[in-house]
Amino acid sequence: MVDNNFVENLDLLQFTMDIIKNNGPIVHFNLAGQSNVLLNDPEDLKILLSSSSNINKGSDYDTLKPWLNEGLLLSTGSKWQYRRKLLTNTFHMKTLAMYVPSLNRHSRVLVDKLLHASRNEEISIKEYITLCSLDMLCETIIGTEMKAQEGESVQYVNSINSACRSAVDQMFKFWLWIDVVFRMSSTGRTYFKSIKVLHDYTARVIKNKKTSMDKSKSPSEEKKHRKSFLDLLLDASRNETVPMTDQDIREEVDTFLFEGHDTTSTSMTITLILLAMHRDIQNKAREELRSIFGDSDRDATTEDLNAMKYLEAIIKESLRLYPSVPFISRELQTTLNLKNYSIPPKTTIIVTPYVLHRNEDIYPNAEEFVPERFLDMNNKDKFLFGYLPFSAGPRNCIGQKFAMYQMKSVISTILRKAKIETSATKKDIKISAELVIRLVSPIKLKFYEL
Ligand code: HEM
Repeated sequence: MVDNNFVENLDLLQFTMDIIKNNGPIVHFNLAGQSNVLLNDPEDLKILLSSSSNINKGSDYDTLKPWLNEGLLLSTGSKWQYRRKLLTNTFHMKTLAMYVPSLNRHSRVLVDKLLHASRNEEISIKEYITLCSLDMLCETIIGTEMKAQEGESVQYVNSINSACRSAVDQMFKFWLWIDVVFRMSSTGRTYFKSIKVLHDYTARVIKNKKTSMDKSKSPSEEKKHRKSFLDLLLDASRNETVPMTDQDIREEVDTFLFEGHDTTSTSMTITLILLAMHRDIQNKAREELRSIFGDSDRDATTEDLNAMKYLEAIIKESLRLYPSVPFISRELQTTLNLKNYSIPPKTTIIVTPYVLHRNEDIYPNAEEFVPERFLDMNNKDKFLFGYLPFSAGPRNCIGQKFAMYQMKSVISTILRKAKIETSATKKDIKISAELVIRLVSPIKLKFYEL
């Protein structure tokens, strides 16, 4: 009999790591009548993730369906293919460059908040970073000033937090897997109440956007404002033979806001913690920034962000040790022929980047924080399917370039203005697996103005 405490206290990442260590890189197990395979071999992962026929997500994602409906993360088949193409065209490099000034502005607000809050004591930074990330996303994705860092939009922020908590409850408490039980539970009721707030908000923004687009049709007027992802999506949809409905657009916007905010803020939080613990690496990153900006306080341009190679290596190494997305899964539609095994349809394949990224054959001294490994070009091929923070293949993360700009903007702005310290050490970093990974207990940092 599995009891509540066992489930709540189970360290899923360590548990998975131990199973793979003791049984090898392919492990089969049955759970609740479902056949599952843990896969941890880079060559086999290449076969799985490059497949264009096995792109369906596992049933663990079902929890998110009432919230994200059939947005890009959860859709499949021809719907996913069509949307992926449309959204890739909408979210390309030229668009991203347009967003840099807004990233700079929100990063500056964040540094001031961190310096102010940590004047007299070490502080936990996750909430500050999350609010900054939400402000950045809302402005760039939906073209709306959320002002979460200024204490506004409280209802939206609270709803996103409680929807995530309830989704995690359903995912990890097997008695809530029965839909009717979940719907009647208090966590289930909170979930549906929260996603109604989130849906109403997005629907309102889309309606207002459409009305203002209809009013200002002249190109000169359209050019005057910087276009958000939503503006571009509405433009693209108008040119399609069958334009997207408001519901279609809403599910994509909800998906981008959900996928974009917590993944990036978790990664930025952990990277800043690692930098506080490794002062030599922090100083080296600051030297790189000095070589780009000199003593100037000017904003970063897209070219500056592209030039931050050492900072990029730091972020990649932080995502190696602590990949924001703990599990990636696929439910097979066709037989998967791996190097030594054939896996039948209907099996769920589970990939754990956290475990894969600790393979000593690929990453010598895997537990150590060594950004330099990402500067060594000899490692490039080795890392391909052995490095999956953004997954890989046709269903990889569509937002990874945007995420990298966002993270570079925030971290470089902080490093240019402040020195970061902490009394915590590596052993204090304890992670649990939820929708994204979580620090089991917060790690406190202090920021000193330079
Ligand atoms: C550090 C930041 C991020 C990490 C680590 C990350 C990671 C991932 C991973 C692992 C997947 C694949 C999930 C799966 O197959 O189950 C994914 C998919 C996705 N991500 Fe990200 N992500 C990040 C930031 C973002 C941002 C900023 C956005 C958008 C603004 C975004 C939008 C998406 C979308 C829409 C998908 C679904 C793609 C598809 O199925 O075609 N992500 N992400």
